[in-house]
Amino acid sequence: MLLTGWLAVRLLKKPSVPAVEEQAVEPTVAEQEIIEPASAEESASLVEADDALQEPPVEPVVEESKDALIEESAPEEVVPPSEEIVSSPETEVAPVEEEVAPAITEAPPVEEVAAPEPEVPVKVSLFERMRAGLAKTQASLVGRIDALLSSSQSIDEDLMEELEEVLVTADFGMQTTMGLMQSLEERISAGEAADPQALRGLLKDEIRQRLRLEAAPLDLESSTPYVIMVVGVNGVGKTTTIGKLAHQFVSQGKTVLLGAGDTFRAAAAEQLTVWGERAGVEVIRQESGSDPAAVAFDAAKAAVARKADVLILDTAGRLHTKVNLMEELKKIRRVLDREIPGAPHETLLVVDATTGQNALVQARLFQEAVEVSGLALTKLDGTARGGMLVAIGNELGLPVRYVGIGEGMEDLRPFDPDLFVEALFEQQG
Ligand SMILES: Nc1nc2c(ncn2[C@@H]2O[C@H](COP(=O)(O)OP(=O)(O)OP(=O)(O)O)[C@@H](O)[C@H]2O)c(=O)[nH]1
Repeated sequence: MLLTGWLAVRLLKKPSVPAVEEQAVEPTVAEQEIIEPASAEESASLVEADDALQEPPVEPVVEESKDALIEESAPEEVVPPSEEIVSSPETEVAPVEEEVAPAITEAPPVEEVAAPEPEVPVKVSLFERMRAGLAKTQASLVGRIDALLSSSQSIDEDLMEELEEVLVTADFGMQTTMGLMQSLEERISAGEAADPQALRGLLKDEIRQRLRLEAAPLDLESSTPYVIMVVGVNGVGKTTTIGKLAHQFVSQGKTVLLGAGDTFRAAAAEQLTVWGERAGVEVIRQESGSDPAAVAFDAAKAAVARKADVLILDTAGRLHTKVNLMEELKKIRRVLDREIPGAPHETLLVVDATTGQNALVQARLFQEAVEVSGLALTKLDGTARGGMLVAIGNELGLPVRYVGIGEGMEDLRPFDPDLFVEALFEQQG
């Protein structure tokens, strides 16, 4: 048995992710005020009618344990300190204030709107684009694997342990690494790898197989309008992803509408509008602070009236820290479903690949709060830990719909496992 002590020790040391407790929340006065007429009377009254259907309220709880969990694993990028950090003594002694105060783990809101850089159209093949986006992961993962295999004389315990370590440090995660190692061992035992070099092909094949299970493109034709609700923590690239998606769908000849459902942060709707203009699509928005469910209602009505093919709805990004905002998201879903039966057809969770395993933790929390149906993994170009792409879909059982490999309009790609693996394992010339 090649999978030995090292892995067993790593497994024992693996930090457990606390289960998220089922918690409900009593709508605060502030929340109820937000729900009141936002702009159009019709939308507000219909949205209010929805509130009446909600379950009886119970005590609100701020989920500090989750926040602590999220903060434990810091992203590679340095986030400036926020004045709204949960550990501030004021926050702890004044939970009521905290209820209406914004958020906890994100960087301070940036009010000025950074207009996207105009993109110089350069014809680059998909493969080249993907390869460039994966350069860091390739160097750290495949570069190390190649060095390891070429310096090994035979397939032995040491080699397998080192291989395992490379996978873990590239953020494949313990569960996925263990699965990969087990499959490799079975194939070695079956005589499929005579020497260390042959392991490269086997590993590539195993990764590809796992990624194929995770790939499932959106079926936009399954409904008109097809509604995509986009969720995720602030700063992960939600707005950028929505802009890129809009651009992509428009270039496929689709009519697209955007809904500015992040009414919490003043600049969010502005930022979305900039992307909307850039992609040439209309943005449905209301004033800052209005009820996001009312925006969802307006956007759904507009999408039906304009016979749009796709409606993409942005949402606020603090859902993992605030139970009331999770409730808000559920309410948006109900409103969408009432206006367009079956909507949202996709609840797309955007996660930032540079946050490594923290992205996995975030995804689990969102998954427990709302019915996430797919993932968009951004900033793969900014990390050497691209193995988490394999881990996240594998461990969550969620399909990876899109990968972000840069800041340009074209740098969000529908996830193609074959292209991904080929680009990753491309031999350096
Ligand atoms: N390198 C790289 N940067 C990206 C990618 N996707 C998004 N970004 C950048 O990430 C930053 C944050 O993106 P936003 O779209 O503003 O993030 P958000 O989640 O909408 O954040 P809020 O607007 O604060 O809610 C921006 O500077 C984007 O250009 C990607 O795939 N690669």
